Amino acid sequence: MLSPLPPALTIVPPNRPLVGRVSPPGSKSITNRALLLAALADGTSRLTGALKSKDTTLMAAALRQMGVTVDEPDATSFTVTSIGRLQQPSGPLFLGNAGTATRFLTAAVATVDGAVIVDGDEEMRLRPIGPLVTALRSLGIDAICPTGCPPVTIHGNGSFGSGRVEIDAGLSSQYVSALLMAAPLGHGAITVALTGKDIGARGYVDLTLAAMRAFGAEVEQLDAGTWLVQPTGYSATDFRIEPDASAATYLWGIEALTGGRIDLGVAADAFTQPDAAAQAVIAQFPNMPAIIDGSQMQDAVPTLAVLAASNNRPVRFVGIANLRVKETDRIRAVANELNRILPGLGTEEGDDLVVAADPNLAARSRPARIETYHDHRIAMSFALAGLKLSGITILDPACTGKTYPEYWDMLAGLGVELQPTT
Ligand SMILES: O=C(O)C1=C[C@@H](OP(=O)(O)O)[C@@H](O)[C@H](O)C1
Ligand SMILES: C=C(OP(=O)(O)O)C(=O)O
Repeated sequence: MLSPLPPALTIVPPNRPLVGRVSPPGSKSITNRALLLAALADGTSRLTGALKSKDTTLMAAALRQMGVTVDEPDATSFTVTSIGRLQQPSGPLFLGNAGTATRFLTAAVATVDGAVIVDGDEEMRLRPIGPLVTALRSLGIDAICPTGCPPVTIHGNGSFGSGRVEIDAGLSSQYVSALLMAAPLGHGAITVALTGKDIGARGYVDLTLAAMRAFGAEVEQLDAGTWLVQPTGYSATDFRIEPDASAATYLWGIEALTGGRIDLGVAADAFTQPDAAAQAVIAQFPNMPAIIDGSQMQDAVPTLAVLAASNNRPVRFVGIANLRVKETDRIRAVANELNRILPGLGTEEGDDLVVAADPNLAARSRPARIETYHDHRIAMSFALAGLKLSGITILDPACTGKTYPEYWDMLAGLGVELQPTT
C-alpha cells in the first residue's frame, strides 16, 4: 500500500505483458446518483458495489449536512436513511471539484425550505453552471450565481415547481440529469426539454433515468430531447452499483499497451455507462482509427489520446469541445503533456486534439515530469505512457483519489515498479 503518496511517482516500464485480475472500483456516476436518490427517498436504502473516493465522500458529507444519515458498513457500501426530504444545512455545501455532486445538488437543494449555498474548490469555481441556474429560475426557484459558476445560492420553498423547464446542455449533460432527478419532488408533473441539439454524452442521461426508475420514479422519454417526470417522490430501495467504466479504460489500456491480459470480472458489454464504448476502440490498438469521435465517451479521451501516441497512424479527436470545462481544460492539458514527451506529439486544432502517433515512440521519447493539473484522468492516463516509455514521472499522484484512490496500488499489484520522487 503506497501511503501516504509522495509528491511524484516515476514509473518503471515493466517490459513484459501485465497479467492479473483487477476489479475496477464502483462507478462514480452511479454512486453519486444513488446517494442522492436514496437521500430523497423516505426510508433506508442499501447501496452496494459503491465507489468510496473524494467525489462520493463529498456528496455523502453534503447529504449528512442536510439531515440524511449516511452510514458506511464496509468499504463498498453505503446505508442511507432519510425522511424523504433534505433539510437546510447550517453552512455552505463544499463539493470540491466534483461535477456530479455540484450539479446534482444545485437542483436538488431547491427542494429545501430555506437558503443553501453550493460551492466548490478553485477549479469548480471556473466550471460553468449558469444554464442550470437559468433553468431553475424558469421554474420559479430563486437561484443566483453571479459569475456563471459556483458558488450558487438557492432559496428553495420546499418544492421543485411544476410545468416545463428548458435546458441548454451543450456544456454539460449533468444539467439535464440534475433537473430530472429533482423533478419527482415537484408539486406537479415536470417536462424537461433540451433547447440546443448538443448534450455531451447522452448515455449519462440514460444512467440517470435507470437510477430514478430503480428508486420508484415515473419518467417517460417523449422524444430525443424531452422527458416527462411525474411527482411521485422516491421510494427507498436496495441498489447494486456496477464497476466504473471510465476506470476500466485504464485497465483496457494496460492490456493494449503491454500485450497483457487483465480479468476485470465484468465484460465490456455488461456496462451501462457510456465510456464502455472505448473498449472497442482500444481493442484496435495499434491500429486505432484516424478520427475518433469522443463525444459519447468523453472521460475516456485522455486514455485514448495516450494510446494514440503509440498508434500506427495519427489520430484526430473530434466532438470533444466540452473537455475544456472538465476538471481542467483537458484538450490543452493532454496536448501540453504529450509535447513534454516528444515535441509536436499533441496539437490543439480549434477544439480538436490531434495526436501525431509514433509507433517508435519508446526510442524517441524524453524523460518527462507530467503536470497533472489536479486532474485524476491526466494522472491515470499518462501513467499508461510510463508503461512503455522510460522516465515518465507523474506529479501529484494523489489526485487520482477523486475517483480511483487505489490506482497506484493497482499498478503495483500488477508488478509495476513505482519510484517515489520529489
Ligand atoms: O453525469 C455524469 O455522471 C457525468 C457526465 C459527464 O460530464 P458532462 O455531462 O459535464 O459532460 C462526465 O464527464 C462526468 O465524469 C460524469
Ligand atoms: C469530468 C469528470 O468528473 P465530474 O464532471 O463529475 O467532476 C470526470 O470524472 O472525468
